[in-house]
Amino acid sequence: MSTFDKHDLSGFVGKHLVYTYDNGWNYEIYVKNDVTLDYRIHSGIVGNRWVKDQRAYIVRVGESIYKISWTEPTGTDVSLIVNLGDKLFHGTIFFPRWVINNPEKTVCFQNDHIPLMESYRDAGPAYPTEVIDEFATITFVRDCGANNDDVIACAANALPANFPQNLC
Ligand SMILES: C=Cc1ccc(O)c(OC)c1
Repeated sequence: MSTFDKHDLSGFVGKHLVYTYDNGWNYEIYVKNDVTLDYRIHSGIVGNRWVKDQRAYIVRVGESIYKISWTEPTGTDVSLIVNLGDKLFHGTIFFPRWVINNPEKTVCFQNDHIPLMESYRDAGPAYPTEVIDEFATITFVRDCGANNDDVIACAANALPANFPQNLC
């Protein structure tokens, strides 16, 4: 029996987070609503890729611990643990082989290229999958409310140099 309501995502929806994986990759996510996220990748093999309105499964698994899972039009699968209380984050990314071979094909504003991404996914190769399993440190958190389309609205390379300090 838990002391929290596992169906209550109100402590998570609207959160805007910036985090750095232990392998150095810098990512940003906005929890748009109970079933949707926007994200932007600052660095790593697919730096400058960005995505809006990704459908996801979002669940609460602790007082301030949430899990987000989804599958992308590229065939990449992702599952994230966001532990807000400890500012601790863990991500597992399952990359199809074609993304590892040609990561640059996915670097874009994906929403403008969904059928292309699906055609790459279907062409493969999918296997062997590359699993990236990394902890991350949350470096920035704020509340932006639900369904705010201004939070993630450009690529990382179009942000001001003082990002995210310019947001505080
Ligand atoms: C592949 C996408 C992807 C991978 C890891 C992440 O932390 C993420 O956050 C939005 C997205």
